[in-house]
Amino acid sequence: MPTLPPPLFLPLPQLAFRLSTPPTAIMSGLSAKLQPVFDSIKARNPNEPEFLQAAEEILHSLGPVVEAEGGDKFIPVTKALFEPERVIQFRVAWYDDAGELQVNRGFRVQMNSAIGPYKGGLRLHPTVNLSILKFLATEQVLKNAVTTLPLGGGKGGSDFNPKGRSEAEVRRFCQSFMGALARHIGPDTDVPAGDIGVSGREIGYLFGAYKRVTNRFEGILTGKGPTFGGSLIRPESTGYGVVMFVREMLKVKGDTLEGKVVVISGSGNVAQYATQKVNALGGKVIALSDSKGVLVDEEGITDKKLAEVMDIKNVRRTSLKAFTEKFSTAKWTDFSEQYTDEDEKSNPLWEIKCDVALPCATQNELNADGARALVDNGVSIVAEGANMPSTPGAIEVLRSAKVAFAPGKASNAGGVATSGLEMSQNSQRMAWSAEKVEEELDGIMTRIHADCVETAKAYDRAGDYVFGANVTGFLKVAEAMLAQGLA
Ligand SMILES: NC(=O)C1=CN([C@@H]2O[C@H](COP(=O)(O)OP(=O)(O)OC[C@H]3O[C@@H](n4cnc5c(N)ncnc54)[C@H](O)[C@@H]3O)[C@@H](O)[C@H]2O)C=CC1
Ligand SMILES: O=C(O)CCC(=O)C(=O)O
Repeated sequence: MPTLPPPLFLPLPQLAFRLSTPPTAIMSGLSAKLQPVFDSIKARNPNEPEFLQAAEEILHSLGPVVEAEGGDKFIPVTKALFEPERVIQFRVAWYDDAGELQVNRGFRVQMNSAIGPYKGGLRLHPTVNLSILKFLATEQVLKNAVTTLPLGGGKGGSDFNPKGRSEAEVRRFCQSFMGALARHIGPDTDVPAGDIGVSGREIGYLFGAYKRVTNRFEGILTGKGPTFGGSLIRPESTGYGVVMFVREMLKVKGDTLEGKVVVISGSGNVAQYATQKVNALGGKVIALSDSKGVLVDEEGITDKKLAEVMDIKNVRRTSLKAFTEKFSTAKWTDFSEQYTDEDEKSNPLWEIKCDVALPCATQNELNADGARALVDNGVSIVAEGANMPSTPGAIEVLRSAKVAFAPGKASNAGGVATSGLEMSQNSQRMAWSAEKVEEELDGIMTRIHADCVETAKAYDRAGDYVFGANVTGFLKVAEAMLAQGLA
């Protein structure tokens, strides 16, 4: 068995002690004690819809916590939790291949350091703005807490679009970005990593730039190459972790992944390694997607076919449509829109009949209609590989239909957990074997699942993984914030 950190912050008897008053229903409105908190968050952040969506979902779960005996002490915590400790915004100026100056906007949201240094990825995508980064940073705070590792939460990135940019342009952008960010991070202060648009290539350029600026070789980024301090299994860990979490969800139902049909959105880092792990556990992935369309292969995306997906996405960096040139078993359908909203249409991907659906692309990609299509086709598990890919409407549909639903802050926590393991290896100046890291990751995902289940049960919310993850993460962060005096 893997060696794991000591059990979670709150033994269950303490959770049960708080249950002297009955819990309120979460989706029927916020607790009266938390409504003013949310009103004030809304008033201060009027143009940040994604951030407000994440905050409201978390506050919904906290009703029973603040209403239980002694729960009033958590109200000030909820007031502080949604205000970042620090937001850094900076100019990223760089020269393109034509010698033209390009100017992007860079950000780092240092959200919460109550339980450890800020930790969370960097996203490079034209849609990046403060609303998106604050929602991601907020999710990260609770996610990092449920891993049981000592990691605070943060997120950053830029509105730079890497698509269509040359290798040299990406490198110059990364050097300029880190030139501005370097003074704000450090191995015990803030340790960024990858997210959408940031893979091992960008992390390498960022690491090189940090060294040049500071003259220090230290663990200020995770997801590094294995020759300069990166942990084995970090690239695989988010996707593997999602599937390990699904394995635990199926165990609760007395079932396994053997023979299950799986649909996965996206075809980037998380989607690729989720596919690999589904294959390893005997399931069959029949669909993937990207921002251009949907790829369906009813015969399954085997490891051999996955190698082609990886080549298309990680080496050739083009649309998944190219897959059909090599495999005639596959069909491609172009998208006409982006499907990242609670709009009327749903992404056609969710109309494909499956047992397990894993949204692994981006926020709000699964809406209520999409969830209804999944339910009508008999889906039994939906687990988020992406951050907040399901809209509130989708979650409500899945909850009403009693579909087991895992929120990203639990099911995709394997990535940041393995980043935590990379930090440990860097501090020890050691490199662990792939087997050891994967064993630790497996143990952590199993523990996160068990903690979510136990917390939900303790509050009479058995089977509600959203509640379990939010409350587990919140209580750990809240106890630390209170102990440190809040202000
Ligand atoms: N990389 C990591 O370790 C972790 C990533 N995540 C989350 O997982 C999600 C995916 O991240 P990565 O795989 O790392 O990024 P990536 O950049 O490797 O891949 C992103 C994928 O999403 C697709 N995509 C983007 N926008 C889309 C849209 N509008 N419609 C359909 N597809 C779209 C892209 O085509 C690509 O296949 C993000 O939500 C990220 O925040 C969560 C935990 C850890
Ligand atoms: O590994 C990390 O630090 C970042 C992972 C991340 O960005 C996420 O969990 O969303």
